[in-house]
Amino acid sequence: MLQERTIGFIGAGSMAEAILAGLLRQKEVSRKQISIINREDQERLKELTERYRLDETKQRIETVAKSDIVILAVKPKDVPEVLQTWGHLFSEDQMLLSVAAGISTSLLEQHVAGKMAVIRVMPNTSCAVGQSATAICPGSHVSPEQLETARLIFRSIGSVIVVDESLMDAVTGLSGSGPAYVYYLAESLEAAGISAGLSPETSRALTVQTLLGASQMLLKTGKAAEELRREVTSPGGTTMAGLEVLDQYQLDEAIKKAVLRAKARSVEMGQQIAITF
Ligand SMILES: NC(=O)C1=CN([C@@H]2O[C@H](COP(=O)(O)OP(=O)(O)OC[C@H]3O[C@@H](n4cnc5c(N)ncnc54)[C@H](O)[C@@H]3O)[C@@H](O)[C@H]2O)C=CC1
Ligand SMILES: O=C(O)[C@@H]1CCC=N1
Repeated sequence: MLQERTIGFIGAGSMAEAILAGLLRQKEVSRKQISIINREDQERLKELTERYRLDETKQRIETVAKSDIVILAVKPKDVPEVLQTWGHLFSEDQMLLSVAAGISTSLLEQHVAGKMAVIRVMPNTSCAVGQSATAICPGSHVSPEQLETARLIFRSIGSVIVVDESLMDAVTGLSGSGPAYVYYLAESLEAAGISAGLSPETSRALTVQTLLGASQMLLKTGKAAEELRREVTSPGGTTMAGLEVLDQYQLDEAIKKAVLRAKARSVEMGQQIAITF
């Protein structure tokens, strides 16, 4: 289905690149279907053009805005300017997929043509390696076929769930921001390994494989995280000693607060943008 569609990216930042890289890597679309623009940073656009061998002649807003599928990948604060400047170029036979955190479909719908289909998407940067955990929610004018197209795009770069829009801020706090929490953990583990006497290379290699192995165990065994944790923890052993320290520092509470704060920030960002729109 995607083979026939053109895809235009507005914004050439890290999220656009992650999606683009994933789509091309999965061979879901070919380079000639893609167009992309960026604002002032033309060096960045040049870099992506060269890296993904994109067609330079298509890097015009007129081409991007007329794509069958427009992916809005600018920072939330830049969404009003984009839609106020270019929204009039869209038409009802296109779809707008917005990855902007916090921005509701109803707000987007107010600034695009007629009953254009708008879908809010929350992927994460792991889409660059085909492993995004993406949630999507349809706006008011999305047909089942259009939702399926959006699902297909993001399915090619990881897993996709369709959720009610009321859950999108929670998704943003958990899986949108989530890779950063895991990298934070990885940084901490690597540094800890070095403190324990390992070389940086050895510490990194063991950290990466430990995270990968644990994720695969969660995925492939289907067991609850708690059960898997118990299997590692021998009574009176090393793991128990380590976990007792994490409990002393209330790591579980810190993680819960982080996710809830990120969720609240998504709500705040949406409210701030709604005021300026
Ligand atoms: N980075 C992440 O992990 C995730 C980001 N998001 C969302 O993706 C969106 C983009 O985030 P990033 O890629 O991290 O930001 P970024 O700052 O790396 O990229 C945004 C790009 O948009 C360009 N831009 C700004 N205004 C523009 C305009 N008027 N016309 C054309 N281009 C314009 C900027 O020059 C910049 O290159 C944000 O709304 C964010 O909430 C969603 C999920 C995960
Ligand atoms: O930090 C942010 O605002 C974006 C949204 C989710 C991940 N990164």
